[in-house]
Amino acid sequence: MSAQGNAEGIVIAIDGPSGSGKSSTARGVATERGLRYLDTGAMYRAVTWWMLHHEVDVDDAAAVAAAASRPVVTMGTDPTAPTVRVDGVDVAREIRSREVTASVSAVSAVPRVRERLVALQRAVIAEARRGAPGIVVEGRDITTVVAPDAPVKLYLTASAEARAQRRSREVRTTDIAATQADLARRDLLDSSRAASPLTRTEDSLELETSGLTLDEVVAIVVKLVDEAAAREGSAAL
Ligand SMILES: Nc1ncnc2c1ncn2[C@@H]1O[C@H](COP(=O)(O)OP(=O)(O)OP(=O)(O)O)[C@@H](O)[C@H]1O
Ligand SMILES: Nc1ccn([C@H]2C[C@H](O)[C@@H](COP(=O)(O)O)O2)c(=O)n1
Repeated sequence: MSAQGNAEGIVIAIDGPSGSGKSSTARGVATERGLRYLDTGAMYRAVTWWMLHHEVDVDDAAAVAAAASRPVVTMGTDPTAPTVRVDGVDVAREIRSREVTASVSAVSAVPRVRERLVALQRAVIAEARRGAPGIVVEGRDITTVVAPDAPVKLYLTASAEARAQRRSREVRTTDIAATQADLARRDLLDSSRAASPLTRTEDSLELETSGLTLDEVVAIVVKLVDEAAAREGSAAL
């Protein structure tokens, strides 16, 4: 129980383009402040993996919609060891494959998929707010659709070059141009789709991180979280 009695946990909503640092920042902040962590991109990847695994044509929106209620996605929200399971199978590694990455934008553009996952994300958030000081949630529609009333709403960005450099380092490729092209392709699809496109709301704080280290970004966000928690009377951090 917090010093504020029955106060609910805080929600920190983070959106931004691919490779802007959402996952690393969200995990770092959640770890520092004892919050839960939810990677919603991993959920769309998990459903995409399931569709591919069950030979659903991911370019056929009607076929994806018809199968959308079948995969059972379960997320573990410990920021030091997050997990993602589909139908009880740990797919943490599989969802990062080239094949899943190439198809995830098509699957996540299907409204039926989004309805299901947004409902699940809200349930995870509600649970975290009851049982913990709160949760950091990151994705593409967290500030706009999933948790528009969150007291901390951030839009993380970095230049296309910085994002490509970072992602190339992560996946150990020297073909930075190809990485940049892949990020640009996904950003275009994710921000131009009809259903919940990636957009920055007016009340989100934009944090341009190209010239900042990850530790510096985490420190900035932790400060914002502490200020919001004090303002909101949220459960003690
Ligand atoms: N401020 C930073 N400075 C340097 N590297 C960073 C910074 N933030 C993140 N990174 C690195 O950039 C890479 C991409 O970061 P991350 O996966 O967190 O981005 P993301 O926005 O969640 O990407 P995606 O949307 O594709 O999942 C990782 O290797 C991460 O360690
Ligand atoms: N809230 C979300 C989160 C993710 N997506 C889609 C769009 C992304 O290209 C894909 C994978 O996300 P990533 O692992 O790169 O963060 O999932 C979405 O539509 N909404």
